[in-house]
Amino acid sequence: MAGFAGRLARCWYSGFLRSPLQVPALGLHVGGPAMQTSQKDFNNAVSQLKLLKEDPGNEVKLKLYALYKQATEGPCNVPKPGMLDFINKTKWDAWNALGSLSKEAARQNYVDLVSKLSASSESPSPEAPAADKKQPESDSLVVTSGDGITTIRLNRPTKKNALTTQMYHDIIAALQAASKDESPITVLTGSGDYFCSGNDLTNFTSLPAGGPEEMARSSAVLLRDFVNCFIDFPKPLVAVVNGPAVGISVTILGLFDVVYATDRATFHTPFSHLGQSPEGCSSYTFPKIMGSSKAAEMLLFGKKLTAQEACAQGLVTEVFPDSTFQKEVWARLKAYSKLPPNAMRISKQIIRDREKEKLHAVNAEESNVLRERWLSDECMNAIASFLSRKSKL
Ligand SMILES: CCCCC/C=C/C(=O)SCCNC(=O)CCNC(=O)[C@H](O)C(C)(C)COP(=O)(O)OP(=O)(O)OC[C@H]1O[C@@H](n2cnc3c(N)ncnc32)[C@H](O)[C@@H]1OP(=O)(O)O
Repeated sequence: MAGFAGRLARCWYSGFLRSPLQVPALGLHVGGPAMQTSQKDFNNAVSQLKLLKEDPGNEVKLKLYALYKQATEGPCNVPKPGMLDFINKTKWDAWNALGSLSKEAARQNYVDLVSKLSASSESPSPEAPAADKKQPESDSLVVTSGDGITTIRLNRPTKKNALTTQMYHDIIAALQAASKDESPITVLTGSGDYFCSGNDLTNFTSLPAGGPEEMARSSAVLLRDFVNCFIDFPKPLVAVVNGPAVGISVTILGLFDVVYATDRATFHTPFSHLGQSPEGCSSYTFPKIMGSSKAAEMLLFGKKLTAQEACAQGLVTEVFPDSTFQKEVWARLKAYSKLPPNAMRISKQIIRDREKEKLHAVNAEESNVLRERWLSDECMNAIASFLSRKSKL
């Protein structure tokens, strides 16, 4: 795993797994023979955890961390980390939530959990779709070309195609390449049941050396560069919305030429819930597309639209039944890709050029406002809450 995604994974692993795996289980007060057995089981479980074939996910790792601390040190006895220290605060919350659970009970729970994980990693669930298992996390973006269409596919189905920092960079590179390639049409779509769940909220957990301010500054630059690519994209750009869309994956739709959606799709911009503010030029495009009060209901109050509602309000071009979505949409796009490419480009240019300057100004302003928002208590609390699994949209 490379780049930011790699750093992030290391950050979570070092946060949640280093203690249970690498710190020797010292300091346990071993009493009678029954407790010695428990101590031995616990040590075995600590070793067994290293052999797991699959990452158990952050929620489980957090549980393991808390139980390990409780089993080895007893009830949480360290000061609560500051609000900006997301990872340590989340870990502290998990440990503290165990209250006065005895060390023995914590050891037992830890052993039970590891043994459950070991059993399930040996016999994979027969219901799990084979395709999910084949998809390595590092292939988070897949770009293919054929039949006159370049397709940029978000490919993190297990995370609902949430956008990592690396993916923003990869999408920018893919759009730049697609703007110069042979295909007359470019498509953005997703793998699995979601189109995209928006910004990966764990992007905010790996603080750079410059602290939260540097994190906010660099994220604002990345956001501006990312959205600029959609503003400037010179060819027909089509979104094939294969499922629910959240956050930035909804706002950028206002910059696409055509948006096709399955009837399973929903469109959700929960910026206020997250202590954030609109991006992707949506503060300008949404009121223009759907009128100011419908836009306000989405952007201020986070109203989630069905595909039909989004179509009625002009954000979506056409909705298809999920059962025939892929077949109908790709057949139509293949036919469109045979139209004269220069005529399509020039028509797009006439439409877009009138707006370009305005869109760039809006993008710059939205990115600056978000830079401030990301440092606000409202935003920090919302992200910490999602990361500690206290809230979901
Ligand atoms: C630098 C540019 C910044 C641009 C600014 C952009 C802003 C935005 O995009 S704001 C929107 C941010 N997105 C969210 O707040 C969505 C958060 N996710 C959810 O609320 C839910 O996951 C869901 C409603 C999208 C799906 O719920 P459900 O069907 O119950 O599935 P799970 O929650 O179990 O999700 C499976 C798996 O995926 C992880 N995940 C999903 N979305 C995100 C995300 N946005 N960020 C990080 N991780 C996400 C989720 O945590 C689960 O992971 P595991 O627990 O490890 O299995």
